[in-house]
Amino acid sequence: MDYVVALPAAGSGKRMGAGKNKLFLTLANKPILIHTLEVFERDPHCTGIFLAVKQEEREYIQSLLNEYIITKVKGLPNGGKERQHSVHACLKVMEDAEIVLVHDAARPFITHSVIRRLVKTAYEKGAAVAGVRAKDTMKKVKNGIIVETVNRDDLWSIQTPQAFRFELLRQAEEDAERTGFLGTDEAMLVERLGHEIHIVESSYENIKITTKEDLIFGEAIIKHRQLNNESNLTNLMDS
Ligand SMILES: Nc1ccn([C@@H]2O[C@H](COP(=O)(O)OP(=O)(O)OP(=O)(O)O)[C@@H](O)[C@H]2O)c(=O)n1
Ligand SMILES: C[C@](O)(CO)[C@H](O)COP(=O)(O)O
Repeated sequence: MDYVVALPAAGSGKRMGAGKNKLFLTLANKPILIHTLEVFERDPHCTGIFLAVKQEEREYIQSLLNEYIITKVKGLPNGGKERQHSVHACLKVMEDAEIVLVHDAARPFITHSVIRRLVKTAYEKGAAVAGVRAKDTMKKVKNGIIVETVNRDDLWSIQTPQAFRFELLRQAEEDAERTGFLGTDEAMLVERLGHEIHIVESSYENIKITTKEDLIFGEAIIKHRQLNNESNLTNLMDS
């Protein structure tokens, strides 16, 4: 099942404090942005990538796309002040597609298997988001005092990708823009329309690179995956 993807990449990485867009930092000697782009470049079901960028970073990003031979980028619109505006900019330049995925460029460890399940669910039900079950004990706190322990069984940490029928997301985005509503993910915009959104269980490895420690986790995930690949190859050769 085919899809197009909107990748917001126009953030400033304030919490990373690197003094530049965190997506240009490297993991295993490759820019984070390229790790993410390669997932979609290598997925035969992805028919187009729409990347929201900062005007002043466009030239550098274009040079990275050439260097790493990323061929599926069909639009490089200017991003906006907030993440939601950057996603909206992608939708505006997007060709009609049945299914659109929105994915943070800052989540380089997403897998084809999770993408596949999201796209299938969005085809069948209209809207699906990646998430993982909350692992910690969750409490509601006001003014530094615990007011309630929340039942963890009902709580999920929501990630991207988030997959939608194109028309549904466009309607939700337009409604949010018209009313000045700002959400931290696309699901919030679709929830406002009263549409059901399905959860696809993802992986704890699908982290968003946000603060400095995430670079350590990121390097560890890459090493772990490399070791796994090597042992899978050894198993294949042994069998
Ligand atoms: N105006 C914005 C803000 C964010 N993003 C993108 O949205 C994703 C998730 O945002 P976040 O992790 O918050 O990135 P930053 O905004 O860069 O980080 P910070 O909030 O720490 O400044 C990132 O891929 C980021 O580049 C964007 O395209 N446009
Ligand atoms: C969309 C998102 O990745 C879901 O977890 C997240 O809300 C975006 O994070 P931000 O830091 O609020 O931009």
